[in-house]
Formats: sequence, structure tokens, C-alpha cells
Amino acid sequence: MTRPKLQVALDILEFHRAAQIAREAVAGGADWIEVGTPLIKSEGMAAVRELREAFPDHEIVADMKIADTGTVEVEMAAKAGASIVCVLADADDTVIAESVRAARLYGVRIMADLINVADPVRRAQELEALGVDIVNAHVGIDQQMIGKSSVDLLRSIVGEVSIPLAVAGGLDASTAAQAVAAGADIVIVGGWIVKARDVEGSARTIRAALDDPTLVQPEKKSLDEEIRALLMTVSAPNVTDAMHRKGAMNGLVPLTGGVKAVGPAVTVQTFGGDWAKPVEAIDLCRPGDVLVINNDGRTEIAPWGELATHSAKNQGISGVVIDGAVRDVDDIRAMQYPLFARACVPNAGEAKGFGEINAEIACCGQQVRPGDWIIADESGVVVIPKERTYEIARRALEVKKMEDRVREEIERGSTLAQVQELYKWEKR
Ligand SMILES: O=C([C@H](O)CO)[C@H](O)[C@H](O)COP(=O)(O)O
Repeated sequence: MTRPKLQVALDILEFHRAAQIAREAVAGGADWIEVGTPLIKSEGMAAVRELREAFPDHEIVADMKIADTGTVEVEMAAKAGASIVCVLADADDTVIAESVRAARLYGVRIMADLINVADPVRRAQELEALGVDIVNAHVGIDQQMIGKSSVDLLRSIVGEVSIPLAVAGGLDASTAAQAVAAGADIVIVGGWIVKARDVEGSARTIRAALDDPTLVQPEKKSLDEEIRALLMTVSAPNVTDAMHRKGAMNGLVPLTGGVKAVGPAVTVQTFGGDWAKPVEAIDLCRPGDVLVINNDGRTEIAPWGELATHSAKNQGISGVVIDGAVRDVDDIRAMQYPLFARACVPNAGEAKGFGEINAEIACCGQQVRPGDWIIADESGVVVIPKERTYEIARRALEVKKMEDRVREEIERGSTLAQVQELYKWEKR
């Protein structure tokens, strides 16, 4: 078996960053350099030209995702210095055939991207018959966020064609190893290398996984465990960024510094300091839940205090969020328990039993349903709709990774405005 190729996908907008990241990825063991679609859209063929000049001996892959006018697009990428040009597998046969003819004329190869193809096996066979050189089992970034797996797609086409197989879509060291074990000839990695703080180290880790896939053991987690692990890795600001600046509660303050709560919501609607339902709800929570309480907007009377916090902590409840007031804050602080409220007040109400547990409530400007996920840290509290929690958690991780890399570049001496080319990207 020949050594699988590692293709680094430069899916970033700024050429000056792409070139540096490519250098670091190559130092870590990347064989092929992909000028990613976002980079091509941002910088055009200049990016292909410059990368060809910087890496005269490497394969340069232009991820054009060609959907029409195959000849024109293959010609421009080839003349700019690409040695492999990507077409959309779903493009009409006429486009594929024209792309292949142009590729032969200019001495480059065609890689067809199976993103969103309805019948990948049949299409891969048709592409081979049309003269395509490489088929790419690709699950796009938006599709990855809802849990689609590029390794599953690859497995479905292994053995069905005899041309080389590439695989792309959210691969890390573990899934890259699985891809090689499944039969991938080319492993394409974008985010896990280009957004890493240590690009060279990440490329090296993935290179090692490709060279010996048995080194990496996949972790088995339930969906909830995976969501929790993702949300524990990211911050509440990462999550609102992933939600297009939505989901944040207004007016809450963390009353205990340095602690974080993550988990599905158990909701409580109570009335003016009536602490019966909030306290009864503790017994209904599972470990890891977050209790979210609406105290009818009242901040002069507290439905929650230190004894309730003790009980919640014993039950393994991840944290408590109150649209209202709490008391005994000094004791709760000493417990280092994640508690978020709008105010502190010494007086408690009565345990009368008015209210409801696990109904939809409003909390500090957000609707919260039982089972919606909460992430709460020192920046504040965000509610994530339960139907989209996995997707949002995955997107938040992408936000965090991107920030990690930007931070690294600032530490190396750049400024935030320079890294992000702010002037260029101001809205016109
Ligand atoms: O082709 C890609 C995507 O459609 C954006 O243009 C990526 O290069 C490909 O998915 C690999 O990147 P990751 O999924 O981040 O590994």
C-alpha cells in the first residue's frame, strides 16, 4: 500500500495567513496544499499563483467546486499553477467531460467532490467512466455540524471504483486514521490543522495517524456526552457567535466566579419568592441538569438560598439560573457553585406551592423549554434550542478553534485588525 497523502485545505480568507499556515502544515508533514474554496473566493487565482510560487514541488489543489463552464475554470486554475482541480460531482456530465478534456490539455488532474450527491456509488462509477482522476468522499462543513460522517461516505464507495479515493470533512487524527483503515488514498484536513494554535504539531499528529492508524483508538460517547464535552470546551461567547449572536440572557450576573454550568434545562415558573417549586424541582433533576427559574420578575424577594444550593449540589445539578433574586450569596460563593441571578436580597418568600415545573418559561429575555441546553460562564448565560444543540456545539468549537489561531498570530506580533484584515472586510 502506498503512503496516504495528507492534503491540507487552506479554508481561510486572508492570503498572507494562508501562506504561513501552509508552511507550518508542510513542516508537519502535509504533502498536498489545497487552495480552499473560501480562499479562492476571497483572493481569486492570485492565491493559486502565489502558493505555486512558494511551493514549486508540491501538488497544489484548487478547490474550485466547478459547477459550470468546466473548460474556463480548469484552464484558469491550471494556468495559475494548480496541478489538481476540483469539480462538483453533482455537476452535469457535460461539465465533467469538459473539465476532463481541459485537464488533459493543460496536464492537470481532476478531483470530483461528492458533496451532497444522492447516490454516491453510482455517481463515483459514472465519474470514473467520464475520466475523473480522483473521487473525494466529502461531507461539507455545514453537513458535519449535524453529524454527517465523511468516513461513512468513504466506506460506501470503497471497492466500487478503481481510481484513487480522497476523503474530506471534519477529519481529526482519530477519524483520519479510520479513513485510512477504510481505504483512503488522500486524506484532506482543513479545520483541525488550519485553525490549530500549533499548525505544525496538528499536521504532525495527523500525519502519524495516517502512517499508523492503529495508534488512534476512537472514543465511544453517547450524543449527550458528546454535547457536554463540546460545550465544556467552548465558552458562552463562542456559543452566541455560533448562533449568529442569539440566545444570550440579559441582566444576569454570575454570583460565583470561575465556575461554569452546562446541561439540559429543568424549568421552574414560580411566583414572587415562593420557593416550594424551585426546591421540589431539585429532586426531579438528573445529575448534569441546569435548573432555570423564573421568579415572576421579582428581585425584592428570593426563592433560592444556601440550603437549596446545598441540595442542588448534592444532586449533581450543574448550575442554577434565576430570573430574580437569591440570598446567602456569601455561603454560596464559598461553595464555588455556579449560580446566576439578577439580584441579591436577604429576605426569602414562603413555600406556598404556586407555580409549575417543566413548563416553557421566559428567563431574562429568552424562552426556555425543558431539555433546551444551557451554557453559563462568567460572560453570562446562553440557551440553545434542544433540536440544534449538537450542531451549535460543533459550530461553537469551530469558533473557538478559529479564535485560538487568531490569538496565536496576535502573540506572534500581529494585531487583531491585521489578522482579520478588518478594513478590507468592512461592509460597503
Ligand atoms: O471543501 C471544504 C469545504 O467545503 C469548505 O470549502 C473543506 O476544505 C473540507 O471540508 C475540509 O475541511 P474540514 O472539513 O474543515 O476538515
